[in-house]
Amino acid sequence: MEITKICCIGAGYVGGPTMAVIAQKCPQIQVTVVDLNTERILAWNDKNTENIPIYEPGLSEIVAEARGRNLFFSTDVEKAIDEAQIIFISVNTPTKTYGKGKGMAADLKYIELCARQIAKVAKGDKIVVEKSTLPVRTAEAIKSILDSTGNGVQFQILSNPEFLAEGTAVQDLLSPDRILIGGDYSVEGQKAIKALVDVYSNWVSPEKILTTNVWSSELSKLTANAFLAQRISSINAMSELCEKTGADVNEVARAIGMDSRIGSKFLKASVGFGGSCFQKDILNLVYIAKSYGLNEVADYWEQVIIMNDHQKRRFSNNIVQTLYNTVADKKITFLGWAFKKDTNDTRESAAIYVADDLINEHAKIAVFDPKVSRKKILSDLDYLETRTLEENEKSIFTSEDPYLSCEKAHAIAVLTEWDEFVHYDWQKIYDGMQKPAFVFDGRNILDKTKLEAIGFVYQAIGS
Ligand SMILES: NC(=O)C1=CN([C@@H]2O[C@H](COP(=O)(O)OP(=O)(O)OC[C@H]3O[C@@H](n4cnc5c(N)ncnc54)[C@H](O)[C@@H]3O)[C@@H](O)[C@H]2O)C=CC1
Ligand SMILES: O=C(O)[C@H]1O[C@H](OP(=O)(O)OP(=O)(O)OC[C@H]2O[C@@H](n3ccc(=O)[nH]c3=O)[C@H](O)[C@@H]2O)[C@H](O)[C@@H](O)[C@@H]1O
Repeated sequence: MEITKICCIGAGYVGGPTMAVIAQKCPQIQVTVVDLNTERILAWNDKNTENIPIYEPGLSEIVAEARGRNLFFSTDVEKAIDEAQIIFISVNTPTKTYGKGKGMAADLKYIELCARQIAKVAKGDKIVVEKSTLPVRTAEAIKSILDSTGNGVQFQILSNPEFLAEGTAVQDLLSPDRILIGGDYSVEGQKAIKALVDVYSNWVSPEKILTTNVWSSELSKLTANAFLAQRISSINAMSELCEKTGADVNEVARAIGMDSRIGSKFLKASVGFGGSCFQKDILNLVYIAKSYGLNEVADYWEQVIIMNDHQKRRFSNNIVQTLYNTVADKKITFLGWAFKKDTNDTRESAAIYVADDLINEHAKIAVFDPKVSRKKILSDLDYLETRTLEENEKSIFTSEDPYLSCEKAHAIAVLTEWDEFVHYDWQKIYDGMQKPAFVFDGRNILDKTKLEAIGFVYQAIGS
């Protein structure tokens, strides 16, 4: 089957970049990305591609090249579904905030809505691709909804999870470690798998395209995120032990990372992992394990989250303790609010939780992040519902100028590893601060020797 039209439901951090790269690499395919969020679609269509709603290095150039040629952003969901041969579902699958499985299970209401809309609109056979991260066996539910239309349309459901990381999304999409496609073993299923393999083959080499059954594919995505997050919690657990024993976690990470069986990536101790997915996907895994009565499996993975929460809290407690057990009315400057560098995404960022703890202690928080707005910072804090928006507004100060943000601060806390922080004029920052001037480096990016020579009291994670 020759694919000429693709549609993607959900123009978010995954749908937008993924489809932009498919459109760039497959000029013969028309790619339409649709979303209910009019504001988001307007931003994707902004004349100036620097204003697209998602900041990712290299993305605006790709959008500039393909948009209007074979890449389109629209709110007309039905038309796009009707025309497409392949429909990617790339909507959000957050943790449930109500009812059964509250705080653990994935909320599949957006997925179900998509399935129902496809069922309603489709007049011809379609391949429906799960791009969102989903609990194992969700494809079964989607298939059941689609097959109940009774209008004779044939649907094939594929699982094609996305492994891109934010901040490196374009690079990850252009040269992925692997593309995973799960499908049915039937003849029709195999045909559908081949159609999707052919799309990726436009730029990904065949040995990197892995095909499996649907359930393996769905579960592999949750497993990959669980393993990655588990490495961070493991090294963070060691960071606390390092602080007590005089060992240095960076040295320990280097030493173990040189063992080729362990590998050196994802061993960077930090204030704790954030991002929209690690916590949500592990909670989902824990919920699935519990629902099968596998309590030891559930407890094992839950510990990754418990350790991460501990690491965030430990960081804020340490700031309070070091500042003579009180931060009331003290100015603490946060360098960074995003959950990692090179993204404007702040979902589940450690900064939110550390700020919340410190505001509880009546601290005044000045935040500088090169890509995050005051509005976003306040809405992140507001989401926690710890206090009113007005109270948060009185505790959060923002400025476009990092030096101004640091002026008269009692302490600086590095929450995101933006490269520019390393290159600041730290002497100038020191001169403008209250003394003693403290730096709490939650990302271990600054030069301890240099900062101590200037006069800072410098504390890193795990040393
Ligand atoms: N953010 C990331 O780096 C990664 C995310 N994922 C997974 O991809 C999925 C999407 O994540 P993000 O792109 O980050 O979410 P997002 O929240 O940025 O985007 C989802 C979009 O879907 C839209 N939407 C929801 N229901 C809709 C409907 N019925 N019709 C049309 N549009 C609808 C929303 O308005 C939103 O713009 C999630 O399952 C996530 O776990 C997977 C890999 C990486
Ligand atoms: O499913 C998803 O959403 C994605 O989740 C992660 O990607 P992402 O969350 O964008 O970013 P990561 O680079 O994994 O970082 C996650 C968090 O862990 C932290 N981290 C990462 C690595 C490390 O060594 N130490 C550490 O503290 C980061 O600062 C960040 O807060 C995975 O890396 C992707 O493969 C996956 O597709």
